[in-house]
Amino acid sequence: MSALTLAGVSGGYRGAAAVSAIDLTVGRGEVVALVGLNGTGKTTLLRLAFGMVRPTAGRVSVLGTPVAGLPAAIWGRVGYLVDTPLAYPELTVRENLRMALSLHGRSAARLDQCLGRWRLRESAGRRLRHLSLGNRQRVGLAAALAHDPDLVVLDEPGNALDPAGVIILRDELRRRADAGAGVLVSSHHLDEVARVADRVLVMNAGRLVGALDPHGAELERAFFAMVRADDEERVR
Ligand SMILES: Nc1ncnc2c1ncn2[C@@H]1O[C@H](COP(=O)(O)OP(=O)(O)OP(=O)(O)O)[C@@H](O)[C@H]1O
Repeated sequence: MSALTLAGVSGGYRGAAAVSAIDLTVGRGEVVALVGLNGTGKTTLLRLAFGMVRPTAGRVSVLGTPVAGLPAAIWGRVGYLVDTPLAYPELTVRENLRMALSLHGRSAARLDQCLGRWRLRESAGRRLRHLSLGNRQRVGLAAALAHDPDLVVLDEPGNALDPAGVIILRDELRRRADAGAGVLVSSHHLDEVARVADRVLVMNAGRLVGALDPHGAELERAFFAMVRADDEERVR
């Protein structure tokens, strides 16, 4: 059973399809990265996966169950950060993480472990709104992953993180995948995704146009060649 499957999914905004005919499977135990230029539809694809934008065509299943009417028990096995983080500015870091755990039916016993993993112990008592952007992003990611989800979907998770945060993120994604979760992340940073992804999918003009070998040489060159070839194909 896959962690996430999109079959023939299209959708967008105000009747215009921002994303078309997406076939995508994220297996258990793998990290899949979605890369593409600004405005190519990465965020929209992730929104479509969870019904935040309603698909005009196609089917989505999450952990083997159709996403429409997904039972709470399955939602509880999903961790995502797309658009707004599951975090409140007026609460402290500790309170935010305790709430994220409790919303997913987990005890606060792992709160300390979570603060430690994300190196947030020193800021545990501070209100979120007083933290730097990068530390707020750490809290958002920690909240999304605190309950050890079986499906992880993150939009540009490396945004605003410092190099230490990027390393923690990478380790946490790998840890989830090694524990059998499926992980889907969008990113602009090819070198960053190459370090963590098992597969790199390229998006252009609202469609998936190919895959890159994350361990291949000249990833950047291969990426631009793929995008250019697709652009040329489309104007023909
Ligand atoms: N809320 C919205 N309402 C209308 N159009 C939108 C909305 N969000 C995105 N779009 C449009 O949909 C298209 C795809 O945008 P999307 O944000 O999915 O791209 P992206 O690949 O995530 O871009 P970026 O890398 O810049 O974050 C763009 O043309 C964008 O202008």
